[in-house]
Amino acid sequence: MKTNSGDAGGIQVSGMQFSYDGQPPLFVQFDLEVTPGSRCLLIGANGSGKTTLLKILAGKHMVGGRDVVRVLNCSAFHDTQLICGGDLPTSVVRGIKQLGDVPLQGDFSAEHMIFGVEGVDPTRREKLIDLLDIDLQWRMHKVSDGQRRRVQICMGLLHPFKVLLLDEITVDLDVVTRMDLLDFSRRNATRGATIVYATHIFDGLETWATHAAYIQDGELRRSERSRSSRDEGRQELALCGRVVAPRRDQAPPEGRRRLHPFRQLPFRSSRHMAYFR
Ligand SMILES: Nc1ncnc2c1ncn2[C@@H]1O[C@H](COP(=O)(O)OP(=O)(O)OP(=O)(O)O)[C@@H](O)[C@H]1O
Repeated sequence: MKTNSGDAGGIQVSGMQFSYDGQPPLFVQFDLEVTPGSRCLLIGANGSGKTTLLKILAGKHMVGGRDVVRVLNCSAFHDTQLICGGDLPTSVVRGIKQLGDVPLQGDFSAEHMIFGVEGVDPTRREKLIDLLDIDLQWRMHKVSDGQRRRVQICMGLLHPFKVLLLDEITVDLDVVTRMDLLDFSRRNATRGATIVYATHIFDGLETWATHAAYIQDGELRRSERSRSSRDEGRQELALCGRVVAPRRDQAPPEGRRRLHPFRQLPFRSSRHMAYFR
């Protein structure tokens, strides 16, 4: 998943180290390159670090120097125009687990939320409202989690993006809406836009994704380009699983957290492989 030298944009992470306060290192010398125009699946077991990586890419955590985490040729944390400026549109649509949904639960309508976003193309807005089947009269403190999620996703996609970070956005959506949404993200991406999507649900993603990156215990274990056809895409994801699974038994690198004794037993089932059955 290398970026050609001179490419403007994409995502580059090199030699990243990160740990939460008082915790063992989550990432040690982590490298990742996502080429501009890619749609990259971020795959990994619970707790492998997907959400944390997306937060870092979104500039939520300061990591190392200016060159460690680069998004659209800017430092993800230091260059505030990535999030605040209109010239480098980065959109982050996060799942229910981090967002907490508190900002969307007041007594105001979906219309108030959606039409409160300025500088939006009305056609794009209409398309999203229609696609997500949003009733503009919904009161945000009375709707279901899935309905609240729809409004949240709509707001995240109102503006065109060059980088879109998706974290399990589809958990509350029905399958048809999920596919429509992924199709929207592909069709309405500006030229060269990069999408990173962390998910555990692979159905329908074989042809959507152009790349897959597998994280295990805070390390990038496999990064693959997908083929264009559906069957080849499946094989690619399966290959990704086969390659990373045997590494489960390898000793962790120096400085990494110690495995719990149970995790070293030979008969322990592999949650990682379960994704590819
Ligand atoms: N705010 C925090 N403080 C301390 N540790 C954290 C914090 N957030 C996450 N962690 C830990 O970091 C590790 C990675 O968490 P993360 O949420 O990035 O994993 P994930 O791959 O997104 O998991 P899941 O698939 O369950 O969403 C976990 O062990 C988690 O307990």
